[in-house]
Amino acid sequence: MARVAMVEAVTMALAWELEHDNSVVVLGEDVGINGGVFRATAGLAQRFGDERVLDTPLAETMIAGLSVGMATQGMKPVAEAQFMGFILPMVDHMMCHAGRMRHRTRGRLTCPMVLRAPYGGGIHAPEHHSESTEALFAHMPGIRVVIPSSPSRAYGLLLAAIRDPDPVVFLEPKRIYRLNKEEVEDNGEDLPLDVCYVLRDGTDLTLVTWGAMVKETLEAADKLAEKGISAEVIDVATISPLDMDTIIESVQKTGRCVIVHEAVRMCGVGAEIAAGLADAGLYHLYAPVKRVTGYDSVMPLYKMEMKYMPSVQRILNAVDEVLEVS
Ligand SMILES: Cc1ncc(C[n+]2csc(CCOP(=O)(O)OP(=O)(O)O)c2C)c(N)n1
Repeated sequence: MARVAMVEAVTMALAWELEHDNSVVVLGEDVGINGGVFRATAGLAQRFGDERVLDTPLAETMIAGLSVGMATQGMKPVAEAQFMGFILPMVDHMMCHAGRMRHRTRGRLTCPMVLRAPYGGGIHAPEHHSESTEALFAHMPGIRVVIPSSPSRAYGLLLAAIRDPDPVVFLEPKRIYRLNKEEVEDNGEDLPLDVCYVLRDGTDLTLVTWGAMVKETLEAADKLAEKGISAEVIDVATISPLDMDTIIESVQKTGRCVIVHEAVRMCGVGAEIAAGLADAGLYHLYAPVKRVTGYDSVMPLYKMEMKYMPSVQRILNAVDEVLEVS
């Protein structure tokens, strides 16, 4: 078993699947010889050759279109967008073709492609390199949106995403690409999609989050534990389709909920979770659901970046508000 960082776990999963499934190809800008902008594909072209690991021109629309074409014809492309800010030209192919291929052809064709992109802030990159626009893809029927929060989950969820017969947008929180290492067994075992992961059991309130924000949320839970407050922590992991059952079950127990995400608040996935709780969990709530999110502004340049991102203190402030109500 190797101790690896999250970005290395991504490479391990890609290598495993390239090795064991001949229909898998990796493609994107500089993913070949160069090994990718964050080195997530390092060594793959050298090991599997340039017919399995393809360097493309700088043309995101083409990368997505090519992937849809390959996926409908029996291959399993894993495409990379260098940063999520450059994913927008791919949206047309994802929404108008990838997401509806199964429906359009009455199940005759599926679109087993994965679109990977590093996303989120906190690495002092310019604005459109730092955004969290996962809600855009969550709004598109027929597409899974998966976000890992640790090396082991990146390995298992990426394997599951590649094996899934439908398109998956796999968003990698780049702030935690190399934050810490974890033992990950390179055994090809995938993890279930479409389920939330309960990271910590608790009884006083539920903290719901995903991606890089799992770090701040667990730190907030530690601080609460020091004061004798027991927080259940849920990592959503698959943003769409959303496993509301796990979240509702937790809130039925705790009666209080704070949702933490890095994306802007307006129409964020937090709003969908809060609406789901209002719909099916309202009678179990002792206090209004609070959201701790990025602000409804363009992602600021790096000087102000950490003011935009939800901090442990902002999470604790929201927790105080939901605990105040008796
Ligand atoms: C639409 C878009 N996709 C990806 C990037 C990320 N990116 C920045 S520089 C670069 C390489 C550009 O290579 P080239 O056109 O050969 O110019 P060079 O800087 O090597 O002279 C890439 C892919 C970008 N800026 N815009």
